[in-house]
Amino acid sequence: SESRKKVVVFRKLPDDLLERIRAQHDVTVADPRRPDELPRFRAALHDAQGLIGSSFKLTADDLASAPALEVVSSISVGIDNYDLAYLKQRGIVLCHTPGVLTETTADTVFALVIATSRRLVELSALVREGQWTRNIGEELFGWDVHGKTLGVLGFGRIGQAVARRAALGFGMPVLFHDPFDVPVPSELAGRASRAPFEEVLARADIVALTLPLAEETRGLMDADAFSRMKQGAIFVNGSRGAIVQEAALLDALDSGHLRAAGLDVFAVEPLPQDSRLRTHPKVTPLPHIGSATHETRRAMAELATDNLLKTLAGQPPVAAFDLSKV
Ligand SMILES: O=C(O)C(=O)[C@@H](O)[C@H](O)[C@H](O)CO
Repeated sequence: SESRKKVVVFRKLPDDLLERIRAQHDVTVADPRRPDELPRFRAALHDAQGLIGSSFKLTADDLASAPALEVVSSISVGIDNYDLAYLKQRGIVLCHTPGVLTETTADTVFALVIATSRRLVELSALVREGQWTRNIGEELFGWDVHGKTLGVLGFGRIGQAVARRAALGFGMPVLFHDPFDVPVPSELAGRASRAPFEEVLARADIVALTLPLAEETRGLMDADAFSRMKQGAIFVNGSRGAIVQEAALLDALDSGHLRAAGLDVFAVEPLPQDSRLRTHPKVTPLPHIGSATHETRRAMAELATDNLLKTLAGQPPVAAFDLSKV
């Protein structure tokens, strides 16, 4: 019937959600990250009205080759893979999955704070490799997390959830910086205080990055920013790699100015084999698992499917990204 539209699924969806879409629309499943599927993806764009997926940079050229496109439904909260200005100009709706991944991603960020400070990955590897032959000496001691001052850069949903874990669970004073005038949630009153970017860097023992990637934040963590951090501070990135100038981070680790870094995201993902961040003894790397739990990826796929089907039916989606600010 004429209400059946053309949909391209460019990231694996649970079968039952794929069936839900297939029940209403004509579906092409093609993952453009796979060289053998890229041509089929590109061909399907030509008459696509809806796209649903993630982890692929959709350029203006890609979108221009989809003249009938009405909606892009991203299975992510981050929208840095999409050309916002072009989407806005074409009047294409961009949907994403905020909220459903907040607590899981905050767990990941805080897990990195603890794993990096207590050197969990390194010391667990030591046991695995049969190197635990005597009591651990102070050269392998970690550093306390409880009571330390946490600096949170980006006080949105995920930043606030990290601050809650720190302040309410670990007795950590929290300093935060956010470009927007975000109110302090009542449960963090007196425990989390706003401060200028430079002051958060200068006063925090541990700095956690939970800012979205945008033109204003790309490369924000440069040599100057790292030099402003406390001697022996720890840096954790749970948002996007491109916010960090990785060469400057490596210099700050090599010089000993920074004690350690916990990284779930990188400028290039998957992390290239020859990246020094992969093997650096002071780095705890993770493969972008911020939201990677069964429960949360299911919730993200469900929300993205709802967003797609509602928009294609001419109804307001649950979570559209506000392009009016672009
Ligand atoms: O939601 C985001 O912005 C994320 O970074 C993760 O939750 C996604 O899994 C990732 O984007 C998928 O590529």
